[in-house]
Amino acid sequence: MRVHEDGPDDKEREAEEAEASPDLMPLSPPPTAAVAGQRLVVGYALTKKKVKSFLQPKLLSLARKKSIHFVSIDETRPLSEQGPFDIILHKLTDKEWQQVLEVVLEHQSKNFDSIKQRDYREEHPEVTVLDPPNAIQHLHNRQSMLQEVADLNLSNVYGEVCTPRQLVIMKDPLSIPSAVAKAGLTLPLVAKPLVVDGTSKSHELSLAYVETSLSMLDPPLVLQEFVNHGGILFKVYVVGETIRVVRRFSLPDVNIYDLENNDGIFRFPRVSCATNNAEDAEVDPSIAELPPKPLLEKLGRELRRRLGLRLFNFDMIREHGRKDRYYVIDINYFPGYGKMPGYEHIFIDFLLSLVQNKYKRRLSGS
Ligand SMILES: O=P(O)(O)O[C@@H]1[C@@H](OP(=O)(O)O)[C@H](OP(=O)(O)O)[C@H](O)[C@H](OP(=O)(O)O)[C@H]1OP(=O)(O)O
Ligand SMILES: Nc1ncnc2c1ncn2[C@@H]1O[C@H](COP(=O)(O)OP(=O)(O)O)[C@@H](O)[C@H]1O
Ligand SMILES: [Mg+2]
Ligand SMILES: [Mg+2]
Repeated sequence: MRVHEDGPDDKEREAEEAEASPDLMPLSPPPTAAVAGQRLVVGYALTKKKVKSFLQPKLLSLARKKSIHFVSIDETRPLSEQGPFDIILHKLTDKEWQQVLEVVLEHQSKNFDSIKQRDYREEHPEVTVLDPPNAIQHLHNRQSMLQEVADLNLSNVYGEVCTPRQLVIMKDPLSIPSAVAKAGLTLPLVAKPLVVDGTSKSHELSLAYVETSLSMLDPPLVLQEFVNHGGILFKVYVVGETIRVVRRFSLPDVNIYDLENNDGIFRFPRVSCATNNAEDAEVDPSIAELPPKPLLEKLGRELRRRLGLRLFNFDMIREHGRKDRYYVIDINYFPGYGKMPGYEHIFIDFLLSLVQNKYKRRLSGS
């Protein structure tokens, strides 16, 4: 896993592009679809918002140069009548679409035990589905999404990675104060809707300062201990084996004064949005310092393997005053890559590496 902290030098990348053009072929060409002797067709099933933020002109132009074609999938028509696709990129939550993909994956995992399946495989040779619907589903629940981080128990010379202590409340808001006391959670608590389903409502969070205010919350939700972190969070993007980290503004620390002077619930909409980039802001260096590369590499690699996902990001905070204690508080499938510096090159290289690996496997007969 490679961590990039700085954006790529565009001029340098353009020079590389020029080098890869047919008139001036370098001796060791970078991975291209041509290596596998085919053009690469990437079908996508994404929301309009995602198409706009992800399929930006620079990505499309770079893709064209590498013989990669992005084709919109019509989810209302059978997949077998479209494509064929080499890769399917998707982030749709409806059941019908998930079933379509499950059928594709099921056919791929089975032996050729019927003519129908063989025909299907011949029509759809080795389509790579990014990523399996059941693995994505795991991130739609704020309790299950952090389980792998907790199980990982990552602690080494570079630091310790934990999850905040949390409690799930399914119903009955009146029972929350006693449930919190019983679980021994310390206030303030962040209340997050249990299910993340792509709606803005699932990003409406609240901060509860005192126990009595807890019964004003609206289950089902996750109650998570608030961790002071100096108001900066680290967004760690994963694209296959590559990871990149950026800083974002976050919620400010809560102090004793806040705790004594707030008796209600403080509700806030989505915090982590495009407008709160903290890369250029003047921040205390001890707060702004990025987490150590080897720690991010280990965490990214382990999460990728354990979650069975190749396209995701996670939000990480460092406990204020503790140089080496980190908390993962959120994991998102196919996030806003358009906000990740240099995502175009990273993404195209990733798509090409998928084909190259497939090609190598085909050559070795495995
Ligand atoms: O809209 P964007 O580009 O800000 O991306 C959202 C993500 O923002 P980020 O890239 O982490 O800053 C956003 O991340 P956060 O949850 O805000 O940390 C989610 O991934 C969101 O998807 P969903 O609503 O949970 O399905 C993402 O929304 P979709 O684009 O997938 O609808
Ligand atoms: N346990 C926590 N401690 C401190 N701040 C938190 C905690 N959980 C969330 N936050 C703040 O709330 C924001 C949104 O929470 P998050 O879990 O990332 O939800 P979303 O999926 O809506 O982004 C975070 O980016 C961070 O600023
Ligand atoms: Mg988040
Ligand atoms: Mg999220």
